[in-house]
Amino acid sequence: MKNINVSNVKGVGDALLEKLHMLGIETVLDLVMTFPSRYDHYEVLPLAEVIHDQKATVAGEIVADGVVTFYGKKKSRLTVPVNINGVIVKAIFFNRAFLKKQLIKGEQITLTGKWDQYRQQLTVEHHQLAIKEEDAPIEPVYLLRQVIPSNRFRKLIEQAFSQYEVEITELLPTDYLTEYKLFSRSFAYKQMHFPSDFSHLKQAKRRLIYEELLLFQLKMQALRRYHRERTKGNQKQYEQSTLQMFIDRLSFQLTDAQNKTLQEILGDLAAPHRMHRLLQGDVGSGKTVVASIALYATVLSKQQGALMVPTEILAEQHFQSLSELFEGVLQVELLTGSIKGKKRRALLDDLKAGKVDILIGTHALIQHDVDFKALGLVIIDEQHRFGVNQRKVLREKGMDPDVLFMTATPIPRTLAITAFGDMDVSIIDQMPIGRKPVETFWVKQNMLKRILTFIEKEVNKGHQAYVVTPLIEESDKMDIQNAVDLFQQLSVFYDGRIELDLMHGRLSNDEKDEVMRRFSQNESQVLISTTVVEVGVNVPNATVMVIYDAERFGLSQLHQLRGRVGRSDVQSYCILIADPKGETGKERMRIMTETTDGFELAEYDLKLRGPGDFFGRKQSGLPEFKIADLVEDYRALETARKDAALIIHHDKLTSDPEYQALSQYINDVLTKHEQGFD
Ligand SMILES: Nc1ncnc2c1ncn2[C@@H]1O[C@H](COP(=O)(O)OP(=O)(O)OP(=O)(O)O)[C@@H](O)[C@H]1O
Repeated sequence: MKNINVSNVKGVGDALLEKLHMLGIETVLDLVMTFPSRYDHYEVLPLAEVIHDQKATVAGEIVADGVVTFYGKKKSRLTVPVNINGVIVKAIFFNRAFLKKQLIKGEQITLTGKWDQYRQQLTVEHHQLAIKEEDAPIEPVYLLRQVIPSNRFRKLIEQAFSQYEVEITELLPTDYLTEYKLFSRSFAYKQMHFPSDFSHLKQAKRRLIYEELLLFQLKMQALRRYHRERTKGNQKQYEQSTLQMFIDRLSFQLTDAQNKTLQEILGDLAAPHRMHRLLQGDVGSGKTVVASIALYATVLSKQQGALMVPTEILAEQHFQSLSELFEGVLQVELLTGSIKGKKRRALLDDLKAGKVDILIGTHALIQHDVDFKALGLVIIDEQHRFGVNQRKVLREKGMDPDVLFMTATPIPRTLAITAFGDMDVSIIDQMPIGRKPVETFWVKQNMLKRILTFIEKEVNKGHQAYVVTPLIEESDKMDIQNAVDLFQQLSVFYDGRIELDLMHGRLSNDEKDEVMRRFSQNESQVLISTTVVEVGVNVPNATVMVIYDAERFGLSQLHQLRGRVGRSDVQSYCILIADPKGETGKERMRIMTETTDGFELAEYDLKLRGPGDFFGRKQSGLPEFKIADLVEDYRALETARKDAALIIHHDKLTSDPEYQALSQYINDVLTKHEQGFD
C-alpha cells in the first residue's frame, strides 16, 4: 500500500496527479491518510426554519418515484418529490440518475443540501434513507487549499477505498485490538473519511491516535536500543583515582544529584556502546561541572573532548572557566567564527596532532576542515536537538564520539518522552546546597525609580545587577535602541555612582568579550542588555535581574533570564516590569512570582501555548503528528510508550507472525537511520 502510486487510482489523470502532488500526495497511502481537518454536521431542521440559499438537513417521505431528465453530454437531473413537514418539496440530484431505483415512493429519507425557497426545492449533496435525528450526515471537510474541489476529492477517496481497501493491512497484533477494543486499521481509516456517526468517528480517531503514538514510540525506543546495543563506542579507560582527586579538589562538594548523573555518564563512557544521553537540569543546578568531569575522564583515557555551545559569549565564558579549572593539567582551546587566519590554522594543526585536549566553541567546531586526532566525547549545550544533524556531520567526518546533550530548559514529561525518547536521560533535580530561591516581584513601569534605588542598595552591598530590555521580534535595531536609551537613562540616574555597561548583538565579538569580562570581574556593576545574556551566563555575584516588558517573553525564557541570578548562597531578586493586557498575561506574571520551579513553569507554558510553540520558533525536533495531540492525548502516549517498550524487548518481535508488520516497521526505521535519512 505504502508504495502504490496514487496515479493507480481510477480517474487520476495527469492534471489531477499534478494537483495531488501539490498537496503532497504521492501514494495511495498518502491519499487515504489525508484525513479531514474537521467535520460538519447538520441537525435535521423543520422546513420552516431552513433559510433560503443556505445548506441544511431536512427529513421526510418520498411521495412519488423520481423522474430523470438528461441534458448536455452525459449530464442528468433526478427530481424526487418529498413530503417534508407537510410541504411537497422537490429534491434534486445532479448526475446521480442511478439513485432513481433506490429512491422510491414511501421511503423515509434525510436530505442535506442547499434550499431554494422560491422554487421549493433542495439541491441534494447527501442523502440517507430512513429518518433519525442522529443519522444526519457528518460531512468531512478537507484542507485542500482550493487545489481540488471537495466533492472531487471525496470521490477520489471513495475510489481509493474501493480499489485498495484490502491493502490497508493491520499493523497491530490481535491481542492489542482485543484488549483496547480498537477498530481494525482499514475500518478506522474508512470511518475517518465516511463516519457512520460520531461514536464511530471517535473510536476511529482513538485507534489512529494509538497507532500513531505507538509507531512513534517504537521508532524512538528502537533507536535508543540501537545506540545502546548496536553501536561500537570507544570504551574509555582511565585511572579512577586520578579522576577522583580532581573531583575532590573542586571548591565545592557535588550534590547527590550531580553525583548520580555523573555516574550515569561515566558508565556510558566506559561502556562499549556510544553514548546518546541528555543531561537535563534546571538553571544553575550545576550541569557544567558534571560535563567538565566527563571531559576530563575522556582526556585521561587519551582522547579529546569538545564542548559545543550556541553563542560566542557562552563559548568564551566556558573557555575562561574550563581554562581555570584545568590550568596546568589540560590544554583547553577556543574555536569560534571570529578566530581566523593563521591563528585558526595553527589551532587546527594542534588539534589534529592531538596537542589540544578540549576544544570549546560554537558550531564552528564541526566545520569541514576541523579534524581531531581522537575525538572521544562531544558535549552539546542548549538548543534542543540542534545536535541531531551535528551528529550526522560528525559521522560523515568519520568520527563517532560519545554525545552528551545538555539542556537547562525543564521539559515537561510529555514532550521529553517524545522529543528525546531515543535518548537516555539524566536529570539533576537538586540545587547546590545553600541556594535561596530567587524572590520575584511583578511591578508596573511607574515603579522604575524605586527599582533603580533598590539596585543601588544591592550594588552598595558589593553585588551586581542585570537590566534586560525587551525583545522586539520584528526589529533587531529597535532592540538595540531600547537598550541604548535605557543605558542613557540609567547613566543620568546614577550620575557616575555606579559603573554601567551595555551589551547587545551588534557589538563586535571583541567588544562583547570585553563587556562580559568587565562584568564578571565586577569592574562594572550593572549590565544593561538585550536578551543575549539569556542562556548560560554565569556571574554568581549578580543578585538582581530586572526584565523590562516581561509580558513579551515566554515563561521558559523568563525563567532562563531569572536563572542568571541566584547562583550563589546570597539572596537574589528578579523584578518583572510588565503591564499585560489580557487575563492570561496577568496569570503568567503571577505564576512567575509564585514559583521558581522550572518544571512547574514548563508544564504551565505547555498548556498555555501548546506543544508547537513550546520550544520557540527554532526547529524544535518535535515530530508533527497527524492526529495525536501531545497535550490532549497524554494518556494514550503513556500507554503507547509502555507498549512499545514491551514490544521492543519481546522476542515475539522476530518470531510471532502477529508482530511481523511492526517488526518490519522497526527494521525500516533502523535501515533509514543507518543510511543517515532520519
Ligand atoms: N555542588 C555545587 N555546590 C556549590 N556550587 C556549585 C555546585 N555545582 C555548581 N556550582 C556552582 O553553581 C553555579 C552554576 O553552575 P553551572 O554553571 O554548572 O550551572 P548550569 O546548570 O550549567 O547552569 P545554567 O543552565 O544556568 O547555565 C556555578 O557558579 C558553579 O560553580
